[in-house]
Amino acid sequence: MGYELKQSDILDLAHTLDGRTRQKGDELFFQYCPYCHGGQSRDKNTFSVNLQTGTFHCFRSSCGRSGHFVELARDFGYQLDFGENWREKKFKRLPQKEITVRDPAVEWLKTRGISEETTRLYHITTRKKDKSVLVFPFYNENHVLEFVKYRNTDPQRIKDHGKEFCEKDTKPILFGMDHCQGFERLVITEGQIDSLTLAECGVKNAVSVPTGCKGFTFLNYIWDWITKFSEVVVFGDHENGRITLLDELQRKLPIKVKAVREEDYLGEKDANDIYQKYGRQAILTAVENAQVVPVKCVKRLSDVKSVDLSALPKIRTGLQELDQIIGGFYFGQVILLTGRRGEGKSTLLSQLDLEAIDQGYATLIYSGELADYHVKNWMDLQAAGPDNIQVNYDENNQPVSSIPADMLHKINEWYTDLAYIYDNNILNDDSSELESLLDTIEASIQRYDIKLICIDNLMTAMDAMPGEDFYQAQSQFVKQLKKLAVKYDVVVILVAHPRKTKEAISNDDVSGSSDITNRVDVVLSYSRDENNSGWDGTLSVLKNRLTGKLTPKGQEIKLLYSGKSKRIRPASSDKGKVYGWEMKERMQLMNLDNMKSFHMEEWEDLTDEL
Ligand SMILES: Nc1ncnc2c1ncn2[C@@H]1O[C@H](COP(=O)(O)OP(=O)(O)OP(=O)(O)O)[C@@H](O)[C@H]1O
Repeated sequence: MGYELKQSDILDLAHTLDGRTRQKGDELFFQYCPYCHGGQSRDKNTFSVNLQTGTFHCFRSSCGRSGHFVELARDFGYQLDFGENWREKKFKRLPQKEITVRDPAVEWLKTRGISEETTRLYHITTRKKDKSVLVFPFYNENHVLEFVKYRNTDPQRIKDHGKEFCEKDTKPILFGMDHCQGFERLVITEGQIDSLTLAECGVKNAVSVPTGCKGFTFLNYIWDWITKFSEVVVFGDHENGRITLLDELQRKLPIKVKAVREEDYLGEKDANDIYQKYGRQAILTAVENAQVVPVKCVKRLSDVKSVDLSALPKIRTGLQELDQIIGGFYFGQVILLTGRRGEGKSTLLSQLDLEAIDQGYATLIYSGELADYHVKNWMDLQAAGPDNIQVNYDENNQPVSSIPADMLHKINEWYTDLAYIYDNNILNDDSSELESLLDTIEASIQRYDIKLICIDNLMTAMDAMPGEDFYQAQSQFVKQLKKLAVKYDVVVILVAHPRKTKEAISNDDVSGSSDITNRVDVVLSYSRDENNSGWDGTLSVLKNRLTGKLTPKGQEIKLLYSGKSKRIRPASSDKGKVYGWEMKERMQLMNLDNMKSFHMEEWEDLTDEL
């Protein structure tokens, strides 16, 4: 196994060598070239490593060293993981003697709100010969000094040499490990001042990463220790709307990772800023409020709004017995309507569409078989009802239903903004039409506020479609319909044929992919019943996802069919349906009558007075 380039290795090596780096795009510039050290004139920023490709180059013409990061690592004794055990890497052994805490360190940290007590507890000091350089010793859980980080406090030095650098060839671990007790919660910050701030505030087990927000090799060296914790709270820097360290730690650690909530940063960048501006309680609250970073697409069940299922909005079917069993068509549901050829599925579908219109819902019909004027004619007849239909006889002496023009006009006006039809009479055997059908449905939902989509009948059209993945296409189509239904809170009724032509139909008899009935919420089966004198057709509920109630065998819903109006109504009720357009007309007439009687009374009163 070869070496796989890791940005964290480049950053780690840079810190080990010198620590003063600058990043421009993907190029990481070292302050001095590790090969030529900037030559006699100490040229700066002539050496860079590309963080994406790993190539390095010194731009000083007299040096001009170039190559790959792997070579750089080899030349400077930085061990890379080539597949062999990384634990074999050799680090510098640091002197394990007591550290003298120097006053300038105490004083400087006080300016950041860190008390002398905390500074001494964590053995923060300055360099012996240069008091402007702070020294942060990193001890492991066994109190062994393994890593040292330096921080320039003099502004000029920061400008010339950068802010932080590390002791060469030391093992990167977390700062503050030696103060951790137990393995309940570990709070990780990006900088030592931040973890000291947390310690100052009394937050237990507060640590900081060794080489900034991009170096994660330290995890290799403390893996067994860190994975013992039950949870990690990431209190990184809040930069550009993100919390540093979070993504990487979340990806790498196999334990629960929480993050400080954005709002608990109170508009500040890091823990020390929060502490200096808002005090101890703000820090404690931030840590306590830390939340598990939500897994995409998963939410708490308790966050889901409780709904009264009986009060959920739905479209009533107009068939009372059916509504009693399935509750009506709930928004978000896909209803499959099956039945043998020519039994009356389209007729029933048209009426269900009309019922939705009557309840004020906009509907879209897709008919793959019937011409648009047929769909319209059937729906108009159903809307008009038997009492408003004239029957004439054609040349074969067959009855032909027709609606008087003024009534037709009223019906048209009534459903103008509520009834839409897909403008395609014959479905081509071209799969792109399926896509366009879905797109058209979606656009119609958005533009016309469609709440019911009736698809009649896709299966027949798809039967004719060539291609091996025919079943998969059907299944995918139904899946997409269900997605649309849920996304837009609409109802879809899909007509499908059964495989059987005789005997009773069950869910498994719906032709096409077996997935279809799995994907839908309700399966209805309609069949004519011509041999029976009491009714003309029956409707069975074969699947009902919401409540599970079905029509028991032999207790199917009995329906009457009128050839004159194409209406289908319950055999149990003799009331004829009056749709909105006619209701409106009746109301107007009633109002007119009321008005007339009012005028009469008023007239009589007036005559009395006169
Ligand atoms: N009992 C009945 N119920 C419903 N429609 C009936 C009944 N008896 C006769 N019809 C009439 O039968 C004809 C065929 O019905 P429809 O087209 O609705 O059936 P379908 O099941 O959709 O047919 P296909 O399987 O070909 O799509 C229509 O003119 C319809 O009005």
